[in-house]
Amino acid sequence: MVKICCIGAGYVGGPTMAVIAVKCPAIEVVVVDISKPRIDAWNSDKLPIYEPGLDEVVKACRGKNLFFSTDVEKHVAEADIIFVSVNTPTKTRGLGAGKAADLTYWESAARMIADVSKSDKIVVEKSTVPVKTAEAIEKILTHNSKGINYQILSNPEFLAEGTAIEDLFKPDRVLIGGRETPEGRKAVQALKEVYAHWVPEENIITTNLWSAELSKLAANAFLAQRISSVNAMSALCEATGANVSEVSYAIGKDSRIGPKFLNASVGFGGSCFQKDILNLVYICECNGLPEVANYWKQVIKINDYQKSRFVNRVVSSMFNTVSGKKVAILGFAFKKDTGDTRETPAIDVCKGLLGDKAHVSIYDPEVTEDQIQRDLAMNKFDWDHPMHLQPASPSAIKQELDYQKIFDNMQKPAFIFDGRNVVDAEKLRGIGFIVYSIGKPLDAWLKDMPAIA
Ligand SMILES: NC(=O)c1ccc[n+]([C@@H]2O[C@H](COP(=O)([O-])OP(=O)(O)OC[C@H]3O[C@@H](n4cnc5c(N)ncnc54)[C@H](O)[C@@H]3O)[C@@H](O)[C@H]2O)c1
Ligand SMILES: O=c1ccn([C@@H]2O[C@H](COP(=O)(O)OP(=O)(O)O[C@H]3O[C@H](CO)[C@@H](O)[C@H](O)[C@H]3O)[C@@H](O)[C@H]2O)c(=O)[nH]1
Repeated sequence: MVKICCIGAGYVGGPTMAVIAVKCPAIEVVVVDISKPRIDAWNSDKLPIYEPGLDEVVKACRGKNLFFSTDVEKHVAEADIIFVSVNTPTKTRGLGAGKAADLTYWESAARMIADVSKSDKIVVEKSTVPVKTAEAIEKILTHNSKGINYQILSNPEFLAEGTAIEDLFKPDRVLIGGRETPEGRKAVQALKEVYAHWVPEENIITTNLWSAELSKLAANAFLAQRISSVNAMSALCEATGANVSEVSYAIGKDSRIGPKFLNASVGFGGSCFQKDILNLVYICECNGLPEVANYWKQVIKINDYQKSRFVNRVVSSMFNTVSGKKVAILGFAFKKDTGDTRETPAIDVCKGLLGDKAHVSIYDPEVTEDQIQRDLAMNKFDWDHPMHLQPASPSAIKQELDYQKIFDNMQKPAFIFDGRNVVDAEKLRGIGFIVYSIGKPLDAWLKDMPAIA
């Protein structure tokens, strides 16, 4: 029986391994983590993360061929294939602080593999890492190898949170990079066989190591760049009376552009886009490519601009001050169908409003109050280190909002600011609200307010 061990039981390690286990009953999969509360939660009825469909997949194979354990060394020693899916956050201090990926957790995992291994291993980079990381990992492993043969593969993960199970069941592609040697090709083939249990062969792409590592950063940079492009257009739409949804639809009909990832928003969030672009920028700078670095930096700049533009719009609409005003924030996670708050634009919006002394009440059915308090107290980039445990799986409370009742109870004029273009603006205007929708023609009230900073 092939044995797989995954180091890191997070948003990637947990769902990815659960899907491998459910699709490959003949493979034993053990997910290990240094965080005992996380492993306890994976072994309980209340999983540590919320993902539609995840409970069912875990229940179908946990205790059969899927296990969660804190006994990291034992399971690493026994495994044939080791996935490393630990955090690779942005460095908070030292060389490259605020940009470079912090490989502390990766390095300590690699050293531990070298310490405990007694048989040949395939080590798979599942975490998103800077291009050329495999070379560093190879050095750590081979310098401590005791005659053991290690093959390093890059197998970046492309799942999006909120649709992780769907994405894992039907990935657009699986990417495997390896050394172009006979041993390297054999290792690539072994991992390919795991995925071939459910992914059509033509969707499994194999490349050299560096192409695979770089493709992950490139994919996130391209996706985020689309959002920043449409968000930049949303500002121009508001200034001109164009409607960003109509513009997105019209340009997305061009098959060369395509319709996805063109929704204007208050800005992209999540643990990946900003971190990976900053990492890309740093790599470009280190390779003497300042023009390329500056090009990608702009994607983050527009995202920051969009978040502050939203806050400025709220404040300027309400007579240039929200001091003492009660503002309800509906939704705090970085997107729907997740409880993950890492880099959520809601943090910037709330901090912006709190900075102007607003009284902010925040509600998200998937996020605990405790988590929100911690997020608003935390420094930039501190959120993605293992000490910071993510919220427990929430009780999925569903609520229907009665906007008429809300309106009746509000001070007038009553405002709604929609950072996701999800409300029915016309209906709400019918009730009497002044509604701001990103990138849409402005209400007369908003037009008359001073230009946003
Ligand atoms: N979240 C996503 O949607 C997503 C998607 C694709 C790729 N990625 C990448 O995957 C990696 C993991 O992301 P995540 O969101 O799952 O992070 P996460 O914080 O949810 O999980 C990482 C886990 O690794 C554990 N860990 C850290 N060091 C360890 C060690 N030495 N030994 C054992 N366990 C250790 C932590 O305790 C934590 O539980 C990152 O590189 C990220 O960029 C994330
Ligand atoms: O048209 C869009 C699409 C997304 N977003 C926002 O962009 C952010 C990221 O969304 P999404 O990409 O769906 O979720 P992630 O879980 O961050 O997934 C991204 O990051 C992962 C981690 O690297 C990759 O694996 C995925 O392929 C990549 O989509 C969220 O705040 C969304 O609200 C928009 O504002 N407009």
